[in-house]
Amino acid sequence: MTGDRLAIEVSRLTKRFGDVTAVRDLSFTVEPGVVTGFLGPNGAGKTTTMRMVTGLVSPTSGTATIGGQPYSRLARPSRTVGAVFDANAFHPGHTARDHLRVYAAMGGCPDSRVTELLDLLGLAEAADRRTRGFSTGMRQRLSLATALLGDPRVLLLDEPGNGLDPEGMSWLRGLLRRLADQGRTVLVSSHMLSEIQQLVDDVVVIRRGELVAAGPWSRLAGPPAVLVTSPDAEALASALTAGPANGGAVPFVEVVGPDRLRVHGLDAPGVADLAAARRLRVHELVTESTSLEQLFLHLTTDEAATRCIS
Ligand SMILES: Nc1ncnc2c1ncn2[C@@H]1O[C@H](COP(=O)(O)OP(=O)(O)OP(=O)(O)O)[C@@H](O)[C@H]1O
Repeated sequence: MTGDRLAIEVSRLTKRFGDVTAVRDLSFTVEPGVVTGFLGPNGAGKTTTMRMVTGLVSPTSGTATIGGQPYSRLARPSRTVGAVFDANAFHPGHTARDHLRVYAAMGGCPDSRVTELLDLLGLAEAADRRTRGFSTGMRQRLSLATALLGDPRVLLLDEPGNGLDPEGMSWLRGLLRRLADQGRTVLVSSHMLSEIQQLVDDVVVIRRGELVAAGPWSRLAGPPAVLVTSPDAEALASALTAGPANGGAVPFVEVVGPDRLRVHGLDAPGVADLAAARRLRVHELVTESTSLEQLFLHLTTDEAATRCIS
């Protein structure tokens, strides 16, 4: 770890644009030293929240602080926070190096930092090409380089994976991991769920401006579930939820079809043993780990598509 460790604290944050409440009474913490994913469907309020954290939008009520201070009171904001909201904010006639030099001069960074970042972001070969010819991936890299100029302890990145190919995503994962390992606070918004799953340690999930879930991804995802196919599904569901066979907690059972159950809280051998003890037939047992996509759909859909028994 190097330098300060600065958490982002969002507390009871609300933003209304006329009749639209973009963010409603939202509270969460983003810890340093980990990569946090900020997830939500389109229009959920992610960008508005990140803009409030960086002082670009003023809240209707509530607070957002970085290391205990609102953005407007930070002594050296560009050295503390780096943010990317638009990966197209370049003058098309400028080269990547020109672009970074302009921002370096504004932030009081030496030219050597520009060269360092062009190398770090894999842009050394494209450094003297005009940005009008840049691919989406190159634009993402140049935006990230701009955000990193002041060597900030806190990074807020709005959809940094947009337009990156698998190799670009793998590179982004490595970069964000290194930045977090240096004790930086890294908040990354996305709707690219399958990709962000590989990227993040913690998640904050919002829907319609409100918090749905927050915490370490491993805790939210929970232990694997077991998908059971059985012609005796109904009897098996009753047996599973009648009481713990082994003195443990009562499993939670979802009925996902006439002959299919998803069992949470009991592993595959436990389900098989119980079925055998009750002479119930089991045709298939599949252990499935919860993907972030399933969790996200579950958390952001009004009504679960399945009937639940507990
Ligand atoms: N300046 C504005 N004026 C009016 N409404 C706005 C403004 N900015 C955002 N909104 C509205 O606030 C809501 C939240 O928008 P926001 O861009 O924060 O969501 P988001 O989660 O970032 O969405 P996306 O994933 O589509 O980028 C939307 O209904 C949007 O139309």
